[in-house]
Amino acid sequence: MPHRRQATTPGQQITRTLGVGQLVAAVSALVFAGAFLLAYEWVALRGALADETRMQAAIVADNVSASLMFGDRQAATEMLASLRQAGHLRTAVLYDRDGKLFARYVVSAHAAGAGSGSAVGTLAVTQAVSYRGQGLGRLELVTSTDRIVTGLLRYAGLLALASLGGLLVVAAVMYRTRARVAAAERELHFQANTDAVTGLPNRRATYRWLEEAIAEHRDGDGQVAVLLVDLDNFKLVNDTAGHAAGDVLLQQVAAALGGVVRPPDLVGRIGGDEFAVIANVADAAGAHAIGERLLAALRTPFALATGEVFATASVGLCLYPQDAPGMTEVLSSADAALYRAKGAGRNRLVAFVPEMTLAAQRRAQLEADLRRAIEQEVLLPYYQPQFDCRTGAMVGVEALLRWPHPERGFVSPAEFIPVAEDTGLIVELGRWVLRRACADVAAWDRQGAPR
Ligand SMILES: Nc1nc2c(ncn2[C@@H]2O[C@H](COP(=O)(O)OP(=O)(O)OP(=O)(O)O)[C@@H](O)[C@H]2O)c(=O)[nH]1
Repeated sequence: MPHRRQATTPGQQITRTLGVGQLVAAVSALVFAGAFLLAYEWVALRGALADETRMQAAIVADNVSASLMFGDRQAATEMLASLRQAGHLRTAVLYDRDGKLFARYVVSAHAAGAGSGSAVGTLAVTQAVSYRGQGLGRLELVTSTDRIVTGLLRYAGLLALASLGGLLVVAAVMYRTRARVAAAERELHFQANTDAVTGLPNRRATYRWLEEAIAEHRDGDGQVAVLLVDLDNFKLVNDTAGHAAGDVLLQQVAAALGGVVRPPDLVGRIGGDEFAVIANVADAAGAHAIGERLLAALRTPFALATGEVFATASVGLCLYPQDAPGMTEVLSSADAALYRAKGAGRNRLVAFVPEMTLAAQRRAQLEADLRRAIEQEVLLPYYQPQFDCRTGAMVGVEALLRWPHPERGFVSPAEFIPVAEDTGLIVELGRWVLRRACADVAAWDRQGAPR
């Protein structure tokens, strides 16, 4: 399906934007959940380490109270050294009641400088040392949180890996889903814009193309030529060779017309046996040349299963902006020219001239009035008796339809019957006349009229 500007359909663009949005939302949700989990773990593990260190400090404080009381630094240092079993301990420092350093045990040089209070990477716990309620000093334990940090980093790494894996799976599923949705959309777009019989752009796509061509020519040079091509007596092909053969003919006509124009000019099927050609031309002469080429392309016979057929066409031409100021006008004017081509005997090209507008308006008015007249039953049957020449007896009557128009007086059947035929109103009209004639005959019968 040709299209002037968009490479993708609006639906495809929305799907793509939605896909990117969903992926960003999923990544954000994962990052947020991961950060929350890590923060929660950090607080919980650090709290557990603080509790454990406080317990160890309480035990050691009990054990070193005697050493502190008797000034035995050696024993106190050994007691503190027993804390080496606690893998996370950095330093243990014992102060006497005056706050002077009494004994100290350092596990690693790295943590030796850590003082009281907690910093990132360490955690400090202070425990009073007393004997029977009498304060002897205080014990300060500094433990490392490195192990927690290492654990959390490993946890974060695993979390990131799992999230990445999950995201890849989600992205793959989304990609496949999007590809399927995009394919379905393309198919829908194709079906919505393509004529199923000929594969040409349908009426909707053709009109959109025309709209865009007009928009592009609004301020530019040149003209947009609209040529409405309507096959002549196509109904006959359907009626004689069958509907399927009619379809084949439509396909062959579509190919023949397509051979006349080149992109960006377009051929579309806008109705049963009606095609539209939209072409960029320099002037009216260029448009006429295309019209003549279209007629010439249909001059060769088309091969159907039932034999060869000729398919002439009538062509109505209108130019934008030369003949009409907008899309609606250019279409109705081309239609008026086509109508004139049909009326003038078919198999010809007729270009729009302004007088046709008036005629088309008159015809449209006549059609509207005729519809109303049928609805309101204002048409009158006139009965013309028929006599047997030999006997002079009346043998029947001929029903003739007359239309007394409220403003125009009697409208000639020569004027309104073709309109009724073209619009299909003739069927309704025929039924009404038959009903009315039967009713009148029955009434005459009841009144004793001769048979
Ligand atoms: N085979 C086929 N026939 C179609 C299709 N669509 C519409 N038609 C027929 O096309 C015919 C169009 O008839 P008209 O254009 O009114 O009449 P026409 O016989 O071409 O007469 P003029 O246009 O006045 O020359 C009708 O009989 C429709 O039933 C289609 O897709 N396939």
